[in-house]
Amino acid sequence: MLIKLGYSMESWKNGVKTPFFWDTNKVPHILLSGITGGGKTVLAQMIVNQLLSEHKSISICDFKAGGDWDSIISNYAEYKDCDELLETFYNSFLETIEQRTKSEQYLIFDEFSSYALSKDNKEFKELMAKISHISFMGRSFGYKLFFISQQFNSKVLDTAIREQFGIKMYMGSTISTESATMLFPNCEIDKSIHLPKCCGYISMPEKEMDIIQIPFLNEPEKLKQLLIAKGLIY
Ligand SMILES: Nc1ncnc2c1ncn2[C@@H]1O[C@H](COP(=O)(O)OP(=O)(O)OP(=O)(O)O)[C@@H](O)[C@H]1O
Repeated sequence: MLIKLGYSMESWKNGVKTPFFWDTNKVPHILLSGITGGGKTVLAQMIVNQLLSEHKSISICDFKAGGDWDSIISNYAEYKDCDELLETFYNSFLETIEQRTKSEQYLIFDEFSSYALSKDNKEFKELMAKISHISFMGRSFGYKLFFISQQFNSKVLDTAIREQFGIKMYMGSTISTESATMLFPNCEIDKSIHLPKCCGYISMPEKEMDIIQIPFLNEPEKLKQLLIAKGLIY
């Protein structure tokens, strides 16, 4: 499926509006990071809106239980209940592998880093084994991961797993050196450039890192209502 993520900021300025697409068949996994208030949730909801329009099978985990994702679909869990939903998603993945079939399934996980860091050593290793398994083999079996967090440092996702996430985004202007190194290694970010609201950085396979601009919504709170309405007929 082709999902519109936003537009090249440069092209928008020039009135051409070149879109960035997430081609989920080619790039199964995506990381969305950024500062508080940078627009991660609004962008993630725009993405989920497109998935719901196409009746894709999705599961949503929201570790912070902030009310951004509840009441939309039944495959939803928050805080500690994320364990069970993740387990269900993983078991379905294992079954698909066993049957050597393909099934298009999306796991949207908000505040993944806080969730991972809430685990003790043993649980953390088990969690990483599952995430690693899905991230490496998900492409062949249709399983896609869309992880959202303010930060993805090396403690949370090691380099090998992070590299499986073909699209990496950072919403907001102020990016720490650590985040820049983790998400955009080998790219120079000029931190003296202040990005306007609704903008951020994006890296995609075989493309230079670029600046992305998300459409500004006059009433962003209505987007969740739209998701709830679409979720009802899901
Ligand atoms: N594209 C947009 N159009 C209109 N308003 C936006 C947009 N993006 C962000 N905003 C505004 O900024 C606020 C913060 O955005 P959002 O909740 O998406 O940030 P966030 O990165 O998820 O923050 P946090 O990490 O604190 O959850 C929103 O409530 C909304 O009012």
